[in-house]
Amino acid sequence: MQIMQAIVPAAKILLVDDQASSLLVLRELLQDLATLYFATDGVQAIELAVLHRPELIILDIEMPGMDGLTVCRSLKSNPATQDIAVVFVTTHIDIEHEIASLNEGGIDFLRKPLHAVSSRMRIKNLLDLSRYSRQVAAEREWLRVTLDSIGDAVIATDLDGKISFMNPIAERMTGWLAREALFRPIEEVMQLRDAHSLEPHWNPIYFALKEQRVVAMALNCQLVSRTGQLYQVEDSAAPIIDSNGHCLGSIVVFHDVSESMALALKMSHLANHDPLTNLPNRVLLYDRIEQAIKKAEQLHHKSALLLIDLDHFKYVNDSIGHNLGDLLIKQASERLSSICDAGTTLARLGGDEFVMVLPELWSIEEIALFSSQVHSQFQQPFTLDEKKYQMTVSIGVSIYPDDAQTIEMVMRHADVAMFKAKSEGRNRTSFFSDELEQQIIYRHQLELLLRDTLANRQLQVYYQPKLCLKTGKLLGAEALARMQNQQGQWVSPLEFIPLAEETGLIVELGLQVLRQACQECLSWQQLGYQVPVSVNIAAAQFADPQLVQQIKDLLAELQISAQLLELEVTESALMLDVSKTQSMLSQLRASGIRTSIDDFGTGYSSLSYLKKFQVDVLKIDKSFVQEMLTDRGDMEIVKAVISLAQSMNLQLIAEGIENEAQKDMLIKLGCEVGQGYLFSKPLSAANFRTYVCQ
Ligand SMILES: Nc1nc2c(ncn2[C@@H]2O[C@H](COP(=O)(O)O[C@H]3[C@@H](O)[C@H](n4cnc5c(=O)[nH]c(N)nc54)O[C@@H]3COP(=O)(O)O)[C@@H](O)[C@H]2O)c(=O)[nH]1
Repeated sequence: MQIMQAIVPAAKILLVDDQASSLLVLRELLQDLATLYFATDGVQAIELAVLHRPELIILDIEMPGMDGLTVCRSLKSNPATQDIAVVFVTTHIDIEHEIASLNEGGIDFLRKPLHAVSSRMRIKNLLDLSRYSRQVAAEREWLRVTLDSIGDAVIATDLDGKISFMNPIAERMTGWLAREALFRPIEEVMQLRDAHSLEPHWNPIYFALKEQRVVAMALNCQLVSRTGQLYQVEDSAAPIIDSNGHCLGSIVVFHDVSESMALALKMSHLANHDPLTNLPNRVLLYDRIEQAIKKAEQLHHKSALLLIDLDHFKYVNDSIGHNLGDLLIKQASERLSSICDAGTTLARLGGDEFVMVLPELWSIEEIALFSSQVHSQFQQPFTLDEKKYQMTVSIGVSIYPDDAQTIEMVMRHADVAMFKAKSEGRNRTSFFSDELEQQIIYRHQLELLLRDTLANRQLQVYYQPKLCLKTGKLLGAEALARMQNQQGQWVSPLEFIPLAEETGLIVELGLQVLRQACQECLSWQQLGYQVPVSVNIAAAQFADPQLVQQIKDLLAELQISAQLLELEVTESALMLDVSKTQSMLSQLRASGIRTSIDDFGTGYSSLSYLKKFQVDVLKIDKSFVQEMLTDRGDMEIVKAVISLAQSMNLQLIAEGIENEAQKDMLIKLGCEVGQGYLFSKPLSAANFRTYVCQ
């Protein structure tokens, strides 16, 4: 490295002599070497010395008033002038005089009469010497200021590692003043340790000195200051090699990276964690699964992945609002965390999906036990805004290496198993199998078909007649959605309706059925028949506050009487948010639209709720009707529903009547309206029009 030359100004010499002739001689000798100043007595000499700070003063000893020795003493006692080199001029030649003048701080002396050549040469040499030492001093100062100005801490040592220099930042970080630290071993002043193990660390200068090369400090190094303060530091040490290749010592440069490390840690935490629950996110989860797989591979055991999904969270979230929904997710995450030990990873994938990775498993029973602990965490209701919400979870389990060999497969197969748990009624745990994977592929294709069908308005609506059981008179029709695949084959509503509910497509599907059914009802009216149409309304549609207005708008647009529309709602849909449903039902009722409870008997069937909801019709579920002649229990349920409807003054419809015996029994028990294959299967719009006109 080339150090910039420090700039040294032109030399100045002060000539002091009471004899003008001596001053003239000196001027002749020296005027081309420096800028000259002249004084003829001691007082003036001191004043000019202070004013001009010459490099050299040529001072006559024998002067009237203040002699040269006194002037020199005075100059040496003043810090402003003490560094000025003084050369005495004297007529004396004895050694005592010489010693006395050198004692006062003079660096040389010239004898009068002055010998021109030797005096000039001596003064020139002294000037060069002074210029050189000023140059060295200026360079030292420049180096000191430069090292002090460096934003990093700098410590230099000798060959034994003893401190020879410290800049102010090194002083601040170590807690040692440079003058206290001087000559102390570096490890005493710069105490380093490993941030994780807290074990002392070798100072890198020793490696730099030993190996004669630049050495970087190990990562995770901490500096412990004299007062115990900790700094995360990054540094490097280098030997100091002179131009002859000799090592003079070493230098270590270091800086505090605590803040940037903390920031980096925070950034890495944010990148790897879910902000709502602070649980690992998908990125970190994949890393943990990878580790679990590796470990299982090495130790020949199994690892399990549990995909946990809150049941019906979407409905709850839509009806309570996203803030409370978030709170619910947080509470759920806390309950799940409470059963995880240090080895178990609990992550949130987003929405209402959590994943648990159990890295060390020896038997399937362990998973069963663990999953039942998960379910039991949801036995107690969640309290949100002082209301209680009962939640359940569905769990899909995939096991490495039994079910899957890669991270993606483990995840995908847990998803398949979770889907199975959902489709089997939720609130349960399912394990993966190949057959399940085929189901999931089919489900995916079905979802695409359903989306296309809705987007292209290709959904069809069939109508099943509702009749008076005694007279056979047509009293109404139930609208039922129908969908065909690309090959023109019918897809059962038992497949696509649950899928529509899970994906949220049921809202659009429901609206399309409602519009088609009302348009068809209008066409029957135009043919001269007033046939009420009933339409199934799914739970998700009830969660939409716009529903009532949308229905009213549709009736107004088509100019259909509200009495011609009936809405069929299942018990479970009514129960999702009781007070909201209650208010929607009363608004619908107030506008003349009739409502019925579909599949009655299969759900809560609570008398108090029936009173609250104020519906018009109860539909006895076909499962009871179909078995009532062979199953005493089903017969009792049918009887109970009929007497409940009668006592509450509700209309009754029995569904799924397939034979005369069932019809006769229903009439005998007091149920007068019904539908079923005995009378007619659901008919296309065109066929139903023909049916109406018969
Ligand atoms: N939210 C909506 N749900 C709908 C809509 N369209 C249908 N669905 C629901 O899908 C489930 C299956 O419906 P589907 O296959 O249409 O079956 C209906 C009838 O075909 C069937 N039925 C009628 N009579 C008989 C019979 O004598 N025997 C027999 N085995 N089945 C019969 O019952 C279904 C009608 O059920 P329900 O609605 O409970 O009255 C079904 O749950 C539909 O509700 C839609 O547009 N929206």
